[in-house]
Amino acid sequence: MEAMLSHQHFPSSAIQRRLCPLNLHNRLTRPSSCLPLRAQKSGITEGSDSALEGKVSDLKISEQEVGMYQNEVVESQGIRIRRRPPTGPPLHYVGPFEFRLQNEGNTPRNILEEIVWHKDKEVAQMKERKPLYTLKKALDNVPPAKDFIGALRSAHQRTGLPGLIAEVKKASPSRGILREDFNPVEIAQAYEKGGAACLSVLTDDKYFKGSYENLQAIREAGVKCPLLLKEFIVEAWQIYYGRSKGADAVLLIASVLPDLDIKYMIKICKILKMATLVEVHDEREMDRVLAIEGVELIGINNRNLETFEVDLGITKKLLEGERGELIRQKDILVVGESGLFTPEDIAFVQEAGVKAVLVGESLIKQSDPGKAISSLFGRDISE
Ligand SMILES: O=P(O)(O)OC[C@@H](O)[C@@H](O)c1c[nH]c2ccccc12
Repeated sequence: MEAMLSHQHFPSSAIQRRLCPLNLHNRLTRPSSCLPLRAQKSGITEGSDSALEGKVSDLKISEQEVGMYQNEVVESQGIRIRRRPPTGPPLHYVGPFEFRLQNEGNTPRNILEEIVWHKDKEVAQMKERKPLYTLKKALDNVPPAKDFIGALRSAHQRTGLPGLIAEVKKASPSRGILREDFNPVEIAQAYEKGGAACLSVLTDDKYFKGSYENLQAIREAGVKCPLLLKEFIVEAWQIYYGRSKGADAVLLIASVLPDLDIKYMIKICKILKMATLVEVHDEREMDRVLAIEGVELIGINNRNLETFEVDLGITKKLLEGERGELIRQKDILVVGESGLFTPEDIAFVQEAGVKAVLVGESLIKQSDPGKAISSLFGRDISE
């Protein structure tokens, strides 16, 4: 065990909170404060201008309390990805003393956790430069969102094959640089010509070499396909920002976001007329997401974002039996994501029940990413 860095008398209110998390929960769920914590921290209250002006919650919950509460929620939902401790390593409570252990809890355990922790810091900085009320003004000048789900459904009806979301991605942590001569607008136009129903645009810079500028440039170049904001969403602010750059849909990752955040973000997207693609990777995440009202589009990621392992069998497994039945009853459109390279792969996930696919690597690596679509599907799907 590492050396104890500090020990001091433990404040009695903190003991109470520790022993009785419900007290904290009750405080957080009073009517005036029923928003998810991250929303409260960003000062957003639905439909209220004062909130959009970025007012800080009157609850005055300390960062540390927020961290404690979040981690309890996250644990109860089986979410393995922890959020970055706002004040360094988490405290450990032993008797009446407070212990701070070095090197425990303050380093990410896997790549997804690392990305999310970095994202937390990045968003905090971006938000300072562009507070929500300025984004709200920018939204007045953005053309309305395009119908992402409608485009996928009609492509599926037209071709009898899964509707294609083609991904504009320069690099990834698992594969490194995928394409050196990367011109996002040309790639997007080639995808559209090749028959893509929608496009997915990576905006993360550090790990995927993407940008919001790419998204905006594609939108402004006259591409008609609806655009997915492919980002690690940790706060509602990012959704508004993405919309201001022309995004029509956003990705919400169930292994990162607690249910309450997903629900709240879906509501925001509905207000902004955007679609949400809620991504899952295992049964538990699928069951959580199926219990959330208003989910219309679910992505099954065949790639484990913690280990990078890819297995198309994940899509099949998550669509079998009662889950598949419920998905049909609810008329949810399912997207098979990652690791699709051949017409056989497409047939495999279609057989499993998907009506759309999300493909990056196998298209972006080809010299003509538009023509690559015909090879992937085994025929021309452009008309
Ligand atoms: O390049 P691939 O294996 O075809 O995968 C595309 C897409 O599914 C993948 O980029 C992806 C799916 N979910 C994500 C979440 C974050 C970043 C990336 C992703």
